[in-house]
Amino acid sequence: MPALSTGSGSDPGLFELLAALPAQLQPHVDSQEDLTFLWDLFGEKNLHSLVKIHEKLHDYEKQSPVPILQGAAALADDLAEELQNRPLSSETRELLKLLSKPNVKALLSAHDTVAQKSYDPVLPPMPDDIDDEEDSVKIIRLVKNREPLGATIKKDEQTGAIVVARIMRGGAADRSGLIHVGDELREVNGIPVEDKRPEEIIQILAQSQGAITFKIIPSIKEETPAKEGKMFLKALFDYDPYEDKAIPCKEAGLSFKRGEILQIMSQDDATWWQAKHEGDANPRAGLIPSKHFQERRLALRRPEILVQPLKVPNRKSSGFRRSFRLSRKDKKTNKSMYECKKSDQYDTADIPTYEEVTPYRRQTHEKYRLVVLVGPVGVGLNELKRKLLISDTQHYGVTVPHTTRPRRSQESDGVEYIFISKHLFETDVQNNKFIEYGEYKNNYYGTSIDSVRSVLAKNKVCLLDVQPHTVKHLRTLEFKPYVIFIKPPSIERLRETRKNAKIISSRDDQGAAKPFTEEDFREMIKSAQIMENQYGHLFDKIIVNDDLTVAFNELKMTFDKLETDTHWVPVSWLHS
Ligand SMILES: Nc1ncnc2c1ncn2[C@@H]1O[C@H](COP(=O)(O)OP(=O)(O)OP(=O)(O)O)[C@@H](O)[C@H]1O
Repeated sequence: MPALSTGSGSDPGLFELLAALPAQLQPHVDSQEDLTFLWDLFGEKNLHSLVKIHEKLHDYEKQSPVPILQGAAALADDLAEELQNRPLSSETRELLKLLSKPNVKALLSAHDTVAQKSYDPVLPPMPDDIDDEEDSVKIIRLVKNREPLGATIKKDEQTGAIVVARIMRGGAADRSGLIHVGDELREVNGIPVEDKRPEEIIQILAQSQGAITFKIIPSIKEETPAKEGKMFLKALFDYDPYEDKAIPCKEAGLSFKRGEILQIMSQDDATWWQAKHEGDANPRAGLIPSKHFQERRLALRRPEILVQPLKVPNRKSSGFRRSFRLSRKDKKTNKSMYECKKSDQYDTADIPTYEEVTPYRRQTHEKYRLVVLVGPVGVGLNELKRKLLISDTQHYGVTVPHTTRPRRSQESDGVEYIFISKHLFETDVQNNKFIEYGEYKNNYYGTSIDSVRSVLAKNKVCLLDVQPHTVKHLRTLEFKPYVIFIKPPSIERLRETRKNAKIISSRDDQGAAKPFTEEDFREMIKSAQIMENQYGHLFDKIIVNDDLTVAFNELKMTFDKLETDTHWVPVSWLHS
């Protein structure tokens, strides 16, 4: 259908256009009656006038006129007064008559209102004789669609009154701006609620559709202006409100998965915060347990975690990596003991709840982020690392480990190893210079923090594989580590893909490579599960090493994105 607006106020074609419309619509109209109606409608003079007015206004709007003055009515009054005191000519009389007409006065007043942009209605003044004791009742009408109201209620312990306990940020009640925390609820849709339990009232609300009328006594408490919405937290645990016995209202809860980013909308309540998923267009927030509350109940639920130090991995029992893979250039260096610092033990601060994060994108002049690879023994960390190194030797680098064993004739200091004395090694251990260290056949081996720095200083991406509990020590502003967990596929896929692969047997003191056994596969899967349960909150990315080429491509893509995309990192890395 052609548009009615012709763009020019006095377009002679307009009437023709309106007149032509019924004929154009004829093929779509079945009955003669309807057609006659259309003829009458489009031939109607008033319609033509309306369209003309619309066009005129449209043209006028395009000129964006601005008012010259905001007090035209007062000016007209002043003028009338001035004129009264002058000799009255016929023109003056006519002007005075015009200015005194109610419709002209109303027009000038409307002009002033628009010019001053003061559209709010003027409320009558408050009466002087208000009884302080009398409750001022507010009647609120909200039109409710399918979305929940976004408010929770409770019974005041002392007064027994039903009061609004919290307003969910961005929810229907919040957006209305009419209901506030502390407001006392008297009636819902004319039903008194004083003698009702909160659950019964929720039932009434849930069943109401369309307009709901509330009678409330507003709370006198001033609400503090909201400054929320600026804080982002990374969830370090999975949460399902329907499985949470403590949440005051399951429907109001927000479920989330470990690793997801939450935008915190309110921390007014010490136990239940309000949050939404980052980037979610829906403005309504949901309830999540506060950090403090979650920490407390996790501590109560898992006391064993707090008292038991993390066991030093023993391949036989847990399947954790036996070696910490220093240099595979020397296959015989298969260090059988793994040492960890006292601080590696699990401490109370480690209860994973939330971590405050902020977006970060690496600038071209900045050093590359340290890439930390973790995974169970034999999963293929070295294979993937090797492929990456070969793919671009200029771009990727690995650390050179320290050792106290004597240098062999074919080795050069600083290439296979950095050779140092036992005494110096022990001093360095004391001074926390090692990320990891171990002992094998009376010799120490270790990866120093400085060896990571030296790779990064060459403007290379440093690939480091460590025991998962070491990761937390690396999470610093300096290294901004990106942690990738390499996970084994199912046991069936392991059997298929590792048919011809070999692993350096932990049971063989000679460190000879042998085909994988069923036990190796089972241990690999079991230790991957333990790692994921215990350290999953530290992983930025999980890659399943099923088909080697697929896993390698995924790894490569992750690296490319890491260098160019924005990622969420702990705030402390940027603001400390
Ligand atoms: N996706 C894969 N498909 C088939 N074989 C694989 C795959 N990934 C790794 N392998 C093979 O599995 C064996 C063990 O891999 P690799 O040495 O990289 O494991 P690792 O995790 O570094 O082990 P370790 O803990 O003993 O250092 C190697 O022979 C390797 O080629």
